[in-house]
Amino acid sequence: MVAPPDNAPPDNDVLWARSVHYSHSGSPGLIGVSVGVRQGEVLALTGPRGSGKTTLLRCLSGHLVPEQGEIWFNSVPVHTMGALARERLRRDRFGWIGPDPQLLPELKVWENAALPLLISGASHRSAKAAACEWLDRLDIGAFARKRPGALTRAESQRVALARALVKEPAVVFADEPTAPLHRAERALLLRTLTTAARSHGITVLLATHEEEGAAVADRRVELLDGRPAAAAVSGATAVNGAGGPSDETPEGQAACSLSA
Ligand SMILES: Nc1ncnc2c1ncn2[C@@H]1O[C@H](COP(=O)(O)OP(=O)(O)OP(=O)(O)O)[C@@H](O)[C@H]1O
Repeated sequence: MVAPPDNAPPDNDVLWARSVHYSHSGSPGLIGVSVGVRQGEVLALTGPRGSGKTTLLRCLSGHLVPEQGEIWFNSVPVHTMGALARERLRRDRFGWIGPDPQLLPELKVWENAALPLLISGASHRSAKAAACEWLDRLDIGAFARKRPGALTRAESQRVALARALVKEPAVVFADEPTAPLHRAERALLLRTLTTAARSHGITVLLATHEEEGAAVADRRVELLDGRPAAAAVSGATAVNGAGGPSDETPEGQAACSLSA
């Protein structure tokens, strides 16, 4: 049997990044960040505003190409992919929800939720069925035929969540999805997101600067000024056994750690 190369990512990390550097027009956004995420894990990326959470999500999801470092998805290198291949990867395997629902006002709620399927060429009937199923699961099925203008902010954000989940992606990237919501709504959206993801084996990367966001995660990693601040396993909620995700990378680092 041929041994894997020393620099190969661990088999059981759905996403794996090593020594990622990214700068925005010369000002550093990420400075040598490494992270591994297990399949089905809910990982919170925490840190104050401007610490690099969004930049890391955008690198991991293939929106941005790191200037240095590696990004792997299911053992496939993302950092060497061309723009079209990254776009296809995002469309086919990833979902995204940000702080703003960004619903199209002229479409009905179910059409907004079904958009990723419709764009991928799914039939109208199957896209509608899948979208309505997700809207029902997220307790907003009653709004399916309404326009986004008739919805509250919290309801709109649930539609955005349905849109992120409708293709049952491998990974959902959630960038401060509760930012526009009140406290009770925030807790509900986070619970909805994590319950839906766990029941479908979907990995979630949740960028948040709120403690309640980090509390629903299996594990959190913290950024500060674009660098890793700390890594922590949150209590007893680790999904992959008592110690949580803990495989060793070839360098002997814990695969779940965030390190420079
Ligand atoms: N498009 C951009 N152009 C220039 N600088 C940027 C850009 N996007 C982010 N930055 C800078 O990069 C750093 C990291 O920003 P990033 O948005 O990734 O942090 P964040 O932790 O997600 O913050 P927030 O919680 O405010 O979204 C910050 O200093 C920010 O000002």
